[in-house]
Amino acid sequence: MRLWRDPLRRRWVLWAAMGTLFLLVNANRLSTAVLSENLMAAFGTTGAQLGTLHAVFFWVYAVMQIPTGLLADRVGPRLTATAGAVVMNAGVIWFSLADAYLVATLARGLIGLGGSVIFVCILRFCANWYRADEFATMSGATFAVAGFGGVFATTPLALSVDAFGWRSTVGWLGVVGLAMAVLVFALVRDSPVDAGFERIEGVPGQETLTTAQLRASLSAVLRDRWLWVISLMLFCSTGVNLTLFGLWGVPYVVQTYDVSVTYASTLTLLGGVGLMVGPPAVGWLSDRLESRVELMVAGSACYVVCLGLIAVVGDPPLPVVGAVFLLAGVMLGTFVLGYSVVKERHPSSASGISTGTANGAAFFGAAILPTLMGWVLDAYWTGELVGGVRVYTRTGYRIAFGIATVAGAIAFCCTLWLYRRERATSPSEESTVDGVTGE
Ligand SMILES: N[C@@H](Cc1c[nH]cn1)C(=O)NCC(=O)O
Repeated sequence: MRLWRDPLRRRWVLWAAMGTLFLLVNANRLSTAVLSENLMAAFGTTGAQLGTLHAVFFWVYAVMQIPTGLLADRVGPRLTATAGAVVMNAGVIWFSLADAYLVATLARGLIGLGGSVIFVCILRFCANWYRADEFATMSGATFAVAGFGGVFATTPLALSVDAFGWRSTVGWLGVVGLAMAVLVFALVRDSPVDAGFERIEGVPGQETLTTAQLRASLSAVLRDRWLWVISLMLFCSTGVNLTLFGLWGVPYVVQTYDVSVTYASTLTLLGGVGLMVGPPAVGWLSDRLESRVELMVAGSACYVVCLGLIAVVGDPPLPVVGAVFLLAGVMLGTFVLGYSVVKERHPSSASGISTGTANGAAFFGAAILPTLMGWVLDAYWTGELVGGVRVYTRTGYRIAFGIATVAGAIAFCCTLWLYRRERATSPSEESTVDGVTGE
């Protein structure tokens, strides 16, 4: 079978197998929106407790990103991703059986712990199997998988919960995930050489780093100012998007326009569609044009205008809100190029550490911004309750979108800083950090 014998084809099969695990990570992390009423009923939680149950995934996920990068570079993506998938899906099954809030919270933490390694392992796998000028396309395609997972966590999940109940649905997701972990272990190899092929032309050789080299790489990554600026940019952009599509987007639409939750979730679903289209398209374009930072500047400017529109107007026509959600997903594709930039600034054999560090910052944003916006909404709450649910004010939502706009503006300033630095740096210095040339 050519698909299996040709390394240029086999890598797609392996990427798809790992991608399925990532789809499940995304389905699980965003499932709390659809499951919220079931969880509140099952564990008798308040809104704040539900928020904690949701956020514990992101805190564990964020903290784990640097260790994940070290593991991906040292142990390799195959073993790290397999172990992560086993832990995550054991957590999913445990969550489906939980009989108390504390147990459910611990189980969700376990889901975050296992799930946290998958994305960086896929990027590490791509660094081993794809050329540097294919990396932005592949990281964009991996983000698109996240979009599929996000879409799965909306209407399809809701239909399944209606038909089979939330515990059976979640439990079966865990069983499927465990089967995928076995498949990834059986199929995936860390590099073409490990799979019995020659090195793929143009893909740098991947030595395994010693502990001293790991420490030196981590220290070089943490001293790289570009890495910190890109991390701040990802903190803001990923934080805003996951807050919008994972938590506050639906209540904003429901309460501002007096529409049903199902209707509102189709609008946030547009954000997932944007994520499926934008990152792979922008990544492909960036690899073709050999341009990263220029696209980031243009995309982030558009992102700020979109968010600012809702902050200023408050209740623009619903199709405009849908377009803003779609564009916020599409424009995330330009921020994703930050992963390619950090990878290119450090040796390929340390790409897990560099991309993992940036991804950690992105998920601290996803853990902190929902709470920040929640505080603002609570501060402007008038005490109105409908069916036990807090109804927030238009001013509260406008200020929350104002925070999102400021976060977008900070991300835009980061891209301007990168642009100016790139202009000011000669090409030979550009790809060098501490004298180590990135491939
Ligand atoms: N797709 C992003 C997360 C995101 C942002 N907006 C909606 N989803 C992603 O995949 N980030 C990397 C990761 O580790 O999950």
